Amino acid sequence: MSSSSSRPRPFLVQAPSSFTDSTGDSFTSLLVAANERARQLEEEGVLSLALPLAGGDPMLLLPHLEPEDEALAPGGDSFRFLWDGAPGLCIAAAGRTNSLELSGPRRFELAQRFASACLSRLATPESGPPLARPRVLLAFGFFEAPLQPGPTAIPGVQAVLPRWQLSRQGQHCWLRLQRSLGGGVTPRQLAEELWEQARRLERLVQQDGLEPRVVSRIAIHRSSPWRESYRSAVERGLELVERGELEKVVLAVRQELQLEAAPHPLALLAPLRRHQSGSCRFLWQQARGTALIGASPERLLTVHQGQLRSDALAGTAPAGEQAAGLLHSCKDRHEHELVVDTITAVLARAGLNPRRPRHPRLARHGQLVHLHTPITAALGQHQPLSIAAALHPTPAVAGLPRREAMAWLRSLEPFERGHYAAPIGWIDSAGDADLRVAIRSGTLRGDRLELTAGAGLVRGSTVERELQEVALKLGVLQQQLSCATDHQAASSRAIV
Ligand SMILES: C=C(O[C@H]1C=CC=C(C(=O)O)[C@@H]1O)C(=O)O
Repeated sequence: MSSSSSRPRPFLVQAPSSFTDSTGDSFTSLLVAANERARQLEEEGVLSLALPLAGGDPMLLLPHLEPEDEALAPGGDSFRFLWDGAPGLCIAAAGRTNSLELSGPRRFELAQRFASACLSRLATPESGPPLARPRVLLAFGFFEAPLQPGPTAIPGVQAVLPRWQLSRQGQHCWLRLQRSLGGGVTPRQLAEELWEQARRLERLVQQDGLEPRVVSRIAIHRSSPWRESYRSAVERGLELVERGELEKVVLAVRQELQLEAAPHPLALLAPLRRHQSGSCRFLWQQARGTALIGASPERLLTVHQGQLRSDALAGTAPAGEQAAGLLHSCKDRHEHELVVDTITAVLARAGLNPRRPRHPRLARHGQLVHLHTPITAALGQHQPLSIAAALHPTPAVAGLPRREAMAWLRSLEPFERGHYAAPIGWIDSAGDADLRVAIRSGTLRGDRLELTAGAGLVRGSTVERELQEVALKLGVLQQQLSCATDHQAASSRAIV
């Protein structure tokens, strides 16, 4: 594609063949392309238009994609998504054009079908730069269905084709709008809406009117006790391991924090970009006031140009001198190898040819260090979500044998896992995908924050060490989310 200017051209599903850079001509081209594409669509199809933006940070622009007052208006949509892999890909999305929500054993297959159907009707995979491709956003539940139905129950899967998608990688930034045509919505309206939004966001960026959300320490008024109930669950889990009933089980704990005020979820996420730079930060918000947030160090799978990568991550130590000891700890190496072997076996059973380095490396994520082995394979003809279905949950978050371990989780953990340790991510129109494991995460419900963390038990684990590991993980989460107990908050204010 040749261009007289270094600014990327606006593109639709098929970019117009001639294009100049002046503002008027750009809009005209957008409109021509919108009309052309609309003619090819079925009557009530979804039109997907995209434009390059001069710049902008998706994390800062997310609240401006669909201003909150509009989201709350009748017919408004409060869906919000953030995927912050900076310095890699960042995506902000708002509103739903198509969505799917279901539970049951076929959830991965049906989510794949939904994504393929939505995306194939929008665009040919070759069109536009990869960064700008339309994506279906996905959040799974840990279990295929919640135990108790109810308004806060997390279904087996939620999949969303968003109305607005803003994506950025390096210096390149694209804004996409997708809406159903018909019912009075015309291609011209869409082109105008996208054009105006792009100019509005650019003005916001240029006027420097975007501030990172202020992150002052948020005091914790109360935190729920967890140690005693976790101790007895771990004792029970270790008995199962010692008896040989389970080879591994990853038991989690949930801590509920009552905060001094209801923070904005982005205010909690912003510091994680600094503290957890090697992770992928995420937000999944279905309704105002409730949001899943986290910084995942663990990739269930990434598919990029037909190459698949999955991360085995298990074995934990605090950053510092102890960390190197992980490589020599038989218990941690065993705990880790079970994950590597299982992922490798699952991929091989699916007919792939997985490769892995012989020895794990150390991966530092904030104050925690883990044993890490990347596993890669060519994806072949497989669909990303069929492989995800086979991989989830790995023994890094459930246990072995998988089915028995999962049954024990339901009886030993006195809470619903919901999104904790489940896949979250996206799939795009070319079949690239990224699904992270939603650990190092929490759910914000107004002024209550529920944190969940777990640790793997294998033969050789001790109750005290597992309690310490989980306390460390919870403490790091609190610290990174800028939460402090009243006592800590008072002293940090005094220092300021
Ligand atoms: C299940 C969690 O971590 C997993 C990932 C890395 C290390 C782990 C461990 O050492 O137990 C866990 O397998 C969690 O943090 O909630």
